[in-house]
Amino acid sequence: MKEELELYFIMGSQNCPDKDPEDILEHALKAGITMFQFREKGERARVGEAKRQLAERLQARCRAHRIPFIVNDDVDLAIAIGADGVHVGQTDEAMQVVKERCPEHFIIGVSAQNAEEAKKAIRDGAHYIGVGPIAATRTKIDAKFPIGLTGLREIRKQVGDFPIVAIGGINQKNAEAVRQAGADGISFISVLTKAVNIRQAVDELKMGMEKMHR
Ligand SMILES: Cc1ncc(COP(=O)(O)OP(=O)(O)O)c(N)n1
Ligand SMILES: Cc1nc(C(=O)O)sc1CCOP(=O)(O)O
Ligand SMILES: [Mg+2]
Repeated sequence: MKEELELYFIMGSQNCPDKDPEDILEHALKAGITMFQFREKGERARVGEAKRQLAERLQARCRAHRIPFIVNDDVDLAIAIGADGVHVGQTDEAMQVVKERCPEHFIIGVSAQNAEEAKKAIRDGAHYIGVGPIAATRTKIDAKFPIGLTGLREIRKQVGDFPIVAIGGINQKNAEAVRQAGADGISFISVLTKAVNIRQAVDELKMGMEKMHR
């Protein structure tokens, strides 16, 4: 699980209104992302059949590169298209229901902003926790106040060796510090959807992750 979390790219069409999401994902996959989350959500997001069709196109790209395809929030969609997993937050579908409904092999990710939420997610059977926001972000309008590296370190201390991916305001400048503070992986949206050169951006993020000697 930890290897898959290393470079975890998240995207929906609302994150790249002037670009083709399939094209961005293909570049990101070729550059070496290790996991992908389909997060089609917000004002300009696709819904219904258009959302499902986009999900299936992006899923096919991930399959071709043997990269896990995770669906954000929408457990029905994840099950319907045979995704590799789902990611749910504190106010999304309850973990007990998610566990009951999803196939055994599903990867289940849960968001946590503090050690209590993290420990509960682990007790409930999460496979990884998404910890954040680490820094300020403009990508998620309802993001909470950043927990910083201090918040991340505290959660790491409390959850032992459990897989953590950090999220929120992560970029080439802070990736190394985030890794040092205890994240097994980093997840990111705008650093790739807004990148002029996706390969270069992924290379730089990867370098930050590899510098680490914990
Ligand atoms: C890897 C990862 N971590 C956290 C989140 C945030 O989930 P949530 O709090 O449910 O917010 P939304 O993304 O649904 O707006 C995530 N998506 N992925
Ligand atoms: C989807 C999401 N979840 C967050 C959380 O804190 O739970 S922050 C966030 C947005 C991450 O986008 P960017 O990499 O552009 O900052
Ligand atoms: Mg959610």
